[in-house]
Amino acid sequence: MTALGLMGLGVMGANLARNLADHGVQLALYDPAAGVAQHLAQDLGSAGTACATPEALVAALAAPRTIFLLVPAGAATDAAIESLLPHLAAGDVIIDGGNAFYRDTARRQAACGASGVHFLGFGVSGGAEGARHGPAIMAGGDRTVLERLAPTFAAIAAKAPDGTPCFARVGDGAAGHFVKTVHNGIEYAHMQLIAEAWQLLRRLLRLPHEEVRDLFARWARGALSSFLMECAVRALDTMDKDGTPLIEHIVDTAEQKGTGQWTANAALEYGVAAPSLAEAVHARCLSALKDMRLAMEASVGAPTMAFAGDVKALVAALERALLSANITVLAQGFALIRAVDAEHGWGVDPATVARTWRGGCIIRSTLLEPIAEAYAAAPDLDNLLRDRVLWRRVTAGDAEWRQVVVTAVAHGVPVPVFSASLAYVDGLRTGRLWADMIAAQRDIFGQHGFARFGSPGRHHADWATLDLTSPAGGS
Ligand SMILES: NC(=O)C1=CN([C@@H]2O[C@H](COP(=O)(O)OP(=O)(O)OC[C@H]3O[C@@H](n4cnc5c(N)ncnc54)[C@H](OP(=O)(O)O)[C@@H]3O)[C@@H](O)[C@H]2O)C=CC1
Ligand SMILES: O=C(CO)[C@H](O)[C@H](O)COP(=O)(O)O
Repeated sequence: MTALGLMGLGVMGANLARNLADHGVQLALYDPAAGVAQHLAQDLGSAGTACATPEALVAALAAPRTIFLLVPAGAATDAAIESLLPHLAAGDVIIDGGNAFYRDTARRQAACGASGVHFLGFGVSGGAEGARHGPAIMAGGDRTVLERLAPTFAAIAAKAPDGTPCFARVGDGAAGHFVKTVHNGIEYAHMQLIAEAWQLLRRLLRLPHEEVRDLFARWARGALSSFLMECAVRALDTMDKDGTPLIEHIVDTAEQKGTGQWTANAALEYGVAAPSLAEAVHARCLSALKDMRLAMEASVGAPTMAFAGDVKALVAALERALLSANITVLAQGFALIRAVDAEHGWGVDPATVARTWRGGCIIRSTLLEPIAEAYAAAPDLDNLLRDRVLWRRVTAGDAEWRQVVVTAVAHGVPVPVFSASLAYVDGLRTGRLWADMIAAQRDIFGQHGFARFGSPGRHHADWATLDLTSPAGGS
């Protein structure tokens, strides 16, 4: 196996180092914090060598060198690259394993390329546990370089249920980091759906904690089986020191580091409808307004939340609705990947992405297998909801999904991702939407023109005038 330099030995770097060492990779280690590299090297025994400076890290490796960065995205990544570049030679490789913004990756590829240094962007998912025992890795960049490195990374990656490593070159250029960004956008929406279900079960239906815990555990073993569902069960299983559920002590504000927002920004920039992914970001922003929410509730009151309907029926509906909404979120994520890939020409194969997400990553679930099959059978599929198998699974819970959204809205419980996802599906399956009225208004106030059935080209109308001061309010 190739010897590797690891730079940035925090949560991800240290755990990946242990994983790599387990697979026989000799490591040179560097971290700016005093003692961190030495401490880890001691733990790794003969597999790790601590280096005091970036220059020493480079010197510890044989050419062509490969250095894997696990540092915070943004300025820290630029600083790490700048500290390495003067010591590297043509043919060396820098891999950025952080959650980088894909345009930064493209810029860094160009800058490193000027010195003949290859720069690869790896989307790494799985958190601390994944890094230690098997992450999913979405690699982007030069095919030849990646072919050389693939055995090492395939060895440390998670294995899908069929034993395939969850490591793949997903495309050229910045494809790896873009695919990871969308992975995180999907992660936000799937997490939000679970949180909305939790809110309905616990705070609308007022089910006891243990009952919700058992329900989530049952869901986690069935069609909703996913890593995030398992996380939710773990969250409900954990008690505080006083024996009460820890979740009841956690402040209801969700932080975010930016990848969800990048996903929503990309959807807006490229004109891709991804309302569930955007709403999940908005939901976190709204959650952060804790003081304002408390003040508003104190002054105007929270919506009434008493539920007098059939609890059992709503619980069953929620399970079906979660499955339908989860698939819809994935459909939006894949549509976004396809659209942005088409612009950049990275050559992303959606089936490969789906296969890579089957294990190790945060959004791994049993849904990825049928998605991979759908794209393998029809690589040009323009939307996953057009696959018959997936469409049947989405619409099997159609009535239940509506019941969940209607009930939530009627009781004043916000379910932004359940409702945005349903509106997306309803919009997609409606041949004639409301946009005729938008087109008319645009032409009236801005002479922007409109398309007309049966008559090609742009049209303008001699719109009616209006006198709202007249009793009839007409023209
Ligand atoms: N944590 C997670 O679950 C996941 C994180 N990621 C991504 O992986 C990357 C690393 O994350 P994580 O391990 O959690 O972050 P941590 O903050 O735990 O670790 C980052 C490490 O990088 C070091 N560092 C900072 N600047 C430099 C530099 N110029 N040169 C070398 N090392 C430097 C830091 O040192 P110091 O503390 O002294 O500044 C720190 O030890 C991030 O981009 C993150 O978004 C991806 C998937 C999952
Ligand atoms: O990349 C990840 C998982 O895939 C990281 O855990 C990331 O930090 C999650 O995003 P955020 O902090 O914004 O919730």
